[in-house]
Amino acid sequence: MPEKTTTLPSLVSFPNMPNAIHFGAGNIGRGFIGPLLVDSGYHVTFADVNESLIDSLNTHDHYTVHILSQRSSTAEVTDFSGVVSTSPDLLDKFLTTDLVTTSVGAQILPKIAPTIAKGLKKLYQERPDALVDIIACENGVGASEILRKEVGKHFKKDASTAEVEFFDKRVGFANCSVDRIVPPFDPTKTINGNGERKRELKDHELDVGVEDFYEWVVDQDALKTEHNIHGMKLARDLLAYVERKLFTLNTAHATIAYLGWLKGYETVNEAIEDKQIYDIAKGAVAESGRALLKKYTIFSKDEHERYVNTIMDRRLKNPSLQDEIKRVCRAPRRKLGRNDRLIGPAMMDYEFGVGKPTNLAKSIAAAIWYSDEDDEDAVAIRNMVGEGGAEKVLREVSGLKKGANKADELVDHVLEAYGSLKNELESFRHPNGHVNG
Ligand SMILES: NC(=O)c1ccc[n+]([C@@H]2O[C@H](COP(=O)([O-])OP(=O)(O)OC[C@H]3O[C@@H](n4cnc5c(N)ncnc54)[C@H](O)[C@@H]3O)[C@@H](O)[C@H]2O)c1
Ligand SMILES: O=P(O)(O)OC[C@@H](O)[C@@H](O)[C@H](O)[C@H](O)CO
Repeated sequence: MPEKTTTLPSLVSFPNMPNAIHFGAGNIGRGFIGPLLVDSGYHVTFADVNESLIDSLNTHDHYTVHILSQRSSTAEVTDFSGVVSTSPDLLDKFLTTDLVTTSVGAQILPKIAPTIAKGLKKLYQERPDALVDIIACENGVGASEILRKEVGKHFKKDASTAEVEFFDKRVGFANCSVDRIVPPFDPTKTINGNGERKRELKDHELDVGVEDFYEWVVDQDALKTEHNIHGMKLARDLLAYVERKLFTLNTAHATIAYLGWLKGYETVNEAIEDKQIYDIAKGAVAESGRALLKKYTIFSKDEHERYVNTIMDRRLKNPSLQDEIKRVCRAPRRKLGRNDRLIGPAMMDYEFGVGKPTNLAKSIAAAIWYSDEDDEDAVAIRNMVGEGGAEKVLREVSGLKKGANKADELVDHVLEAYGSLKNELESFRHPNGHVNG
C-alpha cells in the first residue's frame, strides 16, 4: 500500500489546475464541497443527471453562496463546469483527477457506481501509476465503503490481476462526516440592508444559501494521496465523528421534522419553537448522547454538551435558514435504516445498557406515520403499514429481527409509542396537522 500522511505524493502530476469530479450538483455539491474544492485550487467538474442544471453550470462563470446568519455575507464560486453524469465525456475527466467526491444521496450511490468503475478503468489504461481518492459526502455510516463495494463489483468484473491490484492499492475510498445545513434556497430573493428584494432568476439560478457552520471530517487512513483542501479535517476515529453527527444533529433534525409534519408545521424553524417538539428532540439527543459517550471516549461530557447545545439552540434555531420539513423528512426508508439516525442510537442505548430510549421511540413512531405521495420511500412505508402494521416496517426496513432480545424490546417500545403518539400530540394540534389523519 502506498505511504500516507505527509510523505504522500501530492498534486505534482497536474502542472495546470487539478480537476476534481463531484457527483451531484445540488445543495451540498454547490453549497459546501464544491466551494471548498475550488477554494483549494481545484477546477470542479460537477456531474449530475439534471441536464438543465448542467447547462446552467456551463453557461455561468460564477455563482454566489449566501451565508445565512445574523450577519449575512456572500462568497463567489468560480472555476467549475458541468457534465451530464451519463455522458461518455465524463470518463475523460478521470484522466486528470486525483479526487472524486459525491453528494447525490446515499441511496443513489449504486446508480453512479458503474460510471465511476468505467472512469477508473480508463484511468488505469492511461495512467496505471495514478493515485485517486473517492469520498462519498453523504449522510450515513460508511457511505464511501458502500460505494467501494458497488464500484468494485463493476470494476472487478472480467478485470485482469493488474487491474484488480490497481483498484485495491491505488484507489482510496475514504469515509467522511459531512455537516452543513443547506436548505432549499430561492435565488430570486435577496436580503440587503433595505429588506428583501426580488432579482432575475436567470442570473442567479445556481446560487445557494448555507448556514455559517460547517464540518467535513475525512478518514485519513483511507486516503491514498494528499489533497490540501481548506476546511477538510483529517481524523482516525472516523466512525466516532460520523455517529456523533448523525446521531445528534440528524437525530434532532429528523425528530423535529417528523413530529413537525404530524403537527402541520412547514419549516424546522416553526416546529422547533413548539415546546413539546423541542423537548422530545432534546430528549432524543440526550438518549443518543449517553450511549455515544459510553461508546466513544474521545468526546468528553462537557464537550458533548456544548456540541448538543450549539445544534439545538443555535444551528437548528437559525431564523435565516427556514429549512423545509419536507426536505428533512425525505427518504424515510433510509432514515429508518438499522444504522441511521433513529434506530441506530436507540439500539445503542440497549447495547450499552444506558436506559430506555423513550423519546427516540416517539421519533421512530413519527417517521413511520410520515406520508408524502411524492416520496417513494414514504409511499413504500405507508404500503407496508397497510399490509402488516408498523411492526412490518420495523422488522423489514429497520432490520429489527424477531427473536433478538434487544430488537424485540425496541419494537415493543416503538409500537407502544406509535399507538399513543397522535393522542399525545393532539392537544397541541395545528390546523394543518396530521394528528387526526
Ligand atoms: N443539504 C444538506 O443540508 C446536507 C448536509 C449534509 C449532508 N447532506 C447529504 O448530501 C447528499 C446530497 O444532499 P443535497 O441536500 O445536496 O441533495 P440535492 O437533492 O440538493 O442534490 C442531489 C443532487 O444529486 C443529483 N443526482 C441524483 N441522482 C443522480 C445520479 N444518478 N447521478 C448524478 N447526480 C444525481 C440530483 O440531480 C441533485 O442535483 C445527501 O446524501 C445528504 O444526506 C445534505
Ligand atoms: O440529507 P438527509 O436526507 O440525510 O437529512 C436531512 C437533513 O437532516 C440533513 O440534510 C441536514 O441538513 C444535514 O445533515 C446537516 O449537515
